[in-house]
Amino acid sequence: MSTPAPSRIFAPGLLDGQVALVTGGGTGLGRAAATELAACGAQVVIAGRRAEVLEATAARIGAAASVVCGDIRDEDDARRIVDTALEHHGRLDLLVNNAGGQYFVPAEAIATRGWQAVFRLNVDGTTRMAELAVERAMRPAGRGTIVNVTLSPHHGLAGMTHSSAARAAVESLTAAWARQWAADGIAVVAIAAGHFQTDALDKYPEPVRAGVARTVPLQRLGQPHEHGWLVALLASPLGRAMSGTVVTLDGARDNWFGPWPPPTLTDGDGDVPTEERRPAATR
Ligand SMILES: CCC/C=C/C(=O)SCCNC(=O)CCNC(=O)[C@H](O)C(C)(C)COP(=O)([O-])OP(=O)([O-])OC[C@H]1O[C@@H](n2cnc3c(N)ncnc32)[C@H](O)[C@@H]1OP(=O)([O-])[O-]
Ligand SMILES: NC(=O)C1=CN([C@@H]2O[C@H](COP(=O)(O)OP(=O)(O)OC[C@H]3O[C@@H](n4cnc5c(N)ncnc54)[C@H](OP(=O)(O)O)[C@@H]3O)[C@@H](O)[C@H]2O)C=CC1
Repeated sequence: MSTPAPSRIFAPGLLDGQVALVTGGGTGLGRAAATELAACGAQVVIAGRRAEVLEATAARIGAAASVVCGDIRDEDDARRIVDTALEHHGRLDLLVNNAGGQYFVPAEAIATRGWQAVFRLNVDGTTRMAELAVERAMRPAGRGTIVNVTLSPHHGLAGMTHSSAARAAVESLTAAWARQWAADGIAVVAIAAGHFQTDALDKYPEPVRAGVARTVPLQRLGQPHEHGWLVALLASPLGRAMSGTVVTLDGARDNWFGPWPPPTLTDGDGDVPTEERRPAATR
């Protein structure tokens, strides 16, 4: 098995000796996070439901990676995932709660079972993994960092309303856990990811895929390795100082309502009107 190529941006050995568990680490953003963590010197355990996907990613990363199969929605599986990481390495410094997702649907068409499915994965699964990591590994060791992956924009992502609501819950939990577990030496942060170029986008309807990059002021999708860099930064000592915060990584997508000037504001020449000044005597 090979050793991972060193990080392109972080000091060699930044995370030497650390052990990270990345849920959903076999694909997309999770794979990029696991790859960068390994490049910074960490041992990484990647978890998910599909063995073949995990094995392929572990083979790409090299000797620093190991796999554990399981479903974070299942209590026994979740416990086994955390325990396998502990048994293998004797410690757990970082949990990346990356496994998550939703299906694209207008808000008014979300069935109760669909709403529950999205919450069961994103809120319940994330909570279960965080609590197990704290109880079984981080609190006994008196240290640890948890990174929760959530979703930007924050003003309600049309077509993913159930997921926007679920990720808002996770961001609120992030702040609460950061306070609750600070005395145990545990930091909790969230990354609100914007729109990233991963294979997961293939499942969305064609008009969504075709238009998604144009909804980002940067006019391009995020690259998975950029997300990996942020995860590694938050795993570094700086991440501890950021406990309780949500870092948005979205090319300015958050709170962006379209290009300037909006067509409804311009006159026939495309100019934006300027407010009249008050008369000099009243200034
Ligand atoms: C655009 C850029 C932004 C990208 C952001 C990303 O996150 S990219 C990353 C993206 N990556 C991911 O999203 C990966 C993870 N995502 C998943 O595993 C699934 O999307 C999940 C979260 C729904 C969980 O699945 P599960 O196995 O628990 O669910 P299940 O199959 O058993 O269904 C339960 C109920 O949900 C409903 N329903 C479900 N699908 C549809 C649909 N297409 N249509 C309509 N409804 C649907 C339905 O009500 C169903 O009940 P029914 O009708 O059977 O009585
Ligand atoms: N790509 C993007 O633009 C954005 C992504 N995100 C979020 O980032 C995260 C990663 O996204 P991305 O890599 O693009 O998408 P993927 O669909 O590739 O990632 C989801 C990962 O989670 C795993 N997973 C799903 N359900 C479970 C489960 N019940 N138990 C264990 N593992 C599970 C999947 O593996 P398996 O199916 O084998 O279990 C997969 O590896 C997700 O939370 C996503 O919602 C947020 C904003 C934007």
